[in-house]
Amino acid sequence: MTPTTDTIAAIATAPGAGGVGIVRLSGARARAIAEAICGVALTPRHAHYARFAAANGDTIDDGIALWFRAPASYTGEDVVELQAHGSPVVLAELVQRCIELGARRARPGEFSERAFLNGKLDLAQAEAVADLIAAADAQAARAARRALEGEFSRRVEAIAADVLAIRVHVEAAIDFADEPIDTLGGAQLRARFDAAAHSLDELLRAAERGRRLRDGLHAVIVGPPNAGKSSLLNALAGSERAIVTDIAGTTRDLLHEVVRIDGVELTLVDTAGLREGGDAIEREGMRRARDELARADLALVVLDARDAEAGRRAVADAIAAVPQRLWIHNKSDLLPACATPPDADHLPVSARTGAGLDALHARLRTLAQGEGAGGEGAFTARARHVDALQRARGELALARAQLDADALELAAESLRQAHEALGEITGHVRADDLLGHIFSSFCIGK
Ligand SMILES: Nc1nc2c(ncn2[C@@H]2O[C@H](COP(=O)(O)OP(=O)(O)OP(=O)(O)O)[C@@H](O)[C@H]2O)c(=O)[nH]1
Ligand SMILES: [K+]
Ligand SMILES: [Mg+2]
Repeated sequence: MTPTTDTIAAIATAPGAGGVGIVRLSGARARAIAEAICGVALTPRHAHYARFAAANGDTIDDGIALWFRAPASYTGEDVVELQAHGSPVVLAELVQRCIELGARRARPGEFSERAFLNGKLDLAQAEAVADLIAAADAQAARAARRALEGEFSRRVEAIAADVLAIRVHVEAAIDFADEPIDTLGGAQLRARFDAAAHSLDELLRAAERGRRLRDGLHAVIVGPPNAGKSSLLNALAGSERAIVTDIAGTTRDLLHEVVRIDGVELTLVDTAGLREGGDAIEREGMRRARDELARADLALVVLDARDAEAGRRAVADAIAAVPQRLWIHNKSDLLPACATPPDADHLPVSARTGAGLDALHARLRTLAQGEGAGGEGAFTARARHVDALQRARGELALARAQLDADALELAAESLRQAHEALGEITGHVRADDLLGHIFSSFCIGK
């Protein structure tokens, strides 16, 4: 790890005017730069009232200077906060003065990146900082706090430790290759495998819920032409977002609409009706619909209740790979009585009269929050975490099969891969382009 010696500066408070604005400095020269601006010697963790001076001695502002001595700071380096009046002009001048005195402008997320590089936060925690800042409601904020406090990381590390222990056991067995594995504690080893796989499954479910808390649920509305997909989008969005006509093939482009259900974000996507044929524009629309389904957490399949079976056949291929689906039997107002028995995954609805929409809302709420989740103990997670956990789970299953086939060296290698995948989450194993990617999405000053 290369030590970061240059000193960075940025406005740490939100853009715009406010009561107080903070310029933050971090690095070896942070204290010297701040002392030059304030004209006083700083004591760690002491609030100094000071006059912030420009190069020509003019006063930029007056305010408070706070020095956090390394390593007891957010970044682990010397950090100084200059608290001034929350004027964008004043704060820009203060940063400029820091630059003149040898600091450079911080990149987005660079303070948190340094906190990570100096071991103050692991990667999942650093990501939770950004999630906390961006949290749209109290539930998401609580979940981000839990990730920030290390709840997620601790569970990842506990499993990584188990996987490592299993690997050590397997590696040891390789050295006694003449002995069958069962004489080398094979039964115990299998029990450990199963326990690790079980923990990993549980964590994967929790992480998937955490990802939804952060990213929301991506629900794609799909179905044959004229089933009422656009009408349903409008009904759920509560406004006439999409064009509705009785002409089959009305919708061509994708239409995204974000709705919130009890704090969970749901992105609804209206798509072109799926059918054979159609003109070039409609075919392009159908291609986009299929692409969008590849990213979907949930397919909201809209069928004309009067001919649900034909609709089902029309979409079967397209939705095959979507993890969850909900069948909406629309136009229930045109049926004499409800022909489809309402169960959790088949809902009679009328986008026109609004019948059945309450039940649909309730079902969407459950799905968006993660089935059987119970908000307790939830933490935010990201798609990259879920991906890494899935890879670890895959390698672990592979290793288990290799063990059963007495292919110990292969099993050891799969276990190594599983361990590495887990390490990517907390950043113990990392690629530098991943770091750049993660921290560049932060705001400046954090
Ligand atoms: N009676 C009745 N008509 C409906 C209902 N929902 C939609 N319709 C009508 O069905 C026709 C098609 O509705 P759209 O919402 O455009 O259907 P779509 O699935 O988006 O159609 P495409 O975009 O062409 O694939 C329109 O005339 C709607 O008014 C409903 O619940 N009951
Ligand atoms: K239509
Ligand atoms: Mg439509």
